Amino acid sequence: MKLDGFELITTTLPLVSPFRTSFGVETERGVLLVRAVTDEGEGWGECSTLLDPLYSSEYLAGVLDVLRRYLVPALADLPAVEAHRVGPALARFAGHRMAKAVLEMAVLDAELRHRGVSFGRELGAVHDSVPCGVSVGIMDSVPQLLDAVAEYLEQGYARIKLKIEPGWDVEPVRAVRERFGDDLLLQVDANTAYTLKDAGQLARLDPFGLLLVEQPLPEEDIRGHAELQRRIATPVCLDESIVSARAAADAISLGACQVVNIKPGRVGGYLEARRIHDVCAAHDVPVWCGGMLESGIGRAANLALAALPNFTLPGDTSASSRYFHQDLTPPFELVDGRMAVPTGPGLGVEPIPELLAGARREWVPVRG
Ligand SMILES: CSCC[C@@H](NC(=O)CCC(=O)O)C(=O)O
Ligand SMILES: [Mg+2]
Repeated sequence: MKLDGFELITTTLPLVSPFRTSFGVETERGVLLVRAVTDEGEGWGECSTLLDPLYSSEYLAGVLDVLRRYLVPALADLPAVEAHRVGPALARFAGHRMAKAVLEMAVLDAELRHRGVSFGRELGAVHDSVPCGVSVGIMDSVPQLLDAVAEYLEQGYARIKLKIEPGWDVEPVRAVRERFGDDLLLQVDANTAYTLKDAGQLARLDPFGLLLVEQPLPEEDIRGHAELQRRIATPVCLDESIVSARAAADAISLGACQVVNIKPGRVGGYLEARRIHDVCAAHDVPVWCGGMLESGIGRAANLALAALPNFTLPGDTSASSRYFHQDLTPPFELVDGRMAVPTGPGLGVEPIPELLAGARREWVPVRG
């Protein structure tokens, strides 16, 4: 099989409701799908990056630039269309993990479709379905939050994650706990909004039996997270900080986290995501699969990853309807709080062609 090039497909999906985090409000998802074209078939990838460099330093226009000028041409001499060769071929370029991840994902899908092997089978899935959690944004009021949580619980979600920031933390958590009881699986995500000076405020979350507090401090403050963990009872989970298996090993050995949120795009791809899973398992650190408002393409791959044995906490892979009026693939739907892991070759799903009719398409050959 020979790699001819990649089609970069960008489109926009409006969100069913604004999604507010400590770093901004998302009202639409700028989607970048990448179609790997080989002489014997194709494969699909979805890039995690947001439109703007707010969650991480990557952003959509920058990814398009680095793909067309550096990363795609660097695959010209790939000896075979095999995903494990993509990372090493791109290693000489610093950073740009989400851009690298989408190429590896598309090549992996092409390779697996050709071999007739599913993502789940290739990655080492041990479950046919996974429990689904849901991420709930910062709201205008506590009553509005409680209504949203009630609706998600009615839909069957197995776990609630609340976005928090200074000024919106203890009060919403207390209200949710009081309204829905102590058995609700509940966690929070600060997206780096606090500093170590806020340790006292974060310790006020301890009485509410949270599963974890996700990324309370800035991405690079590993020592700060270790000190914070010494001052609060709630387990610290890292997201933005964990950019590789090495970063996971360092954070765990420094006591900076007791749980890890794995996002394949953030770490450079599904193969590194599996390595992080393995490192965490070796340290008895549970992991769960995070989300980046993916379309069904990314959801399919994340469900496969979330079925690996050390993904013991519900992740953020929710139903398509959580974010989109219409997904780019047939919708992913919750059944009794769970979703099935796709079983077809590769991702097991493809975009619905007519839904990409208005998309911007750019062909980037591997050989100029
Ligand atoms: C636009 S916010 C994206 C990053 C955020 N993701 C979520 O909260 C889950 C989003 C999803 O359900 O896909 C996180 O920091 O974990
Ligand atoms: Mg997070």
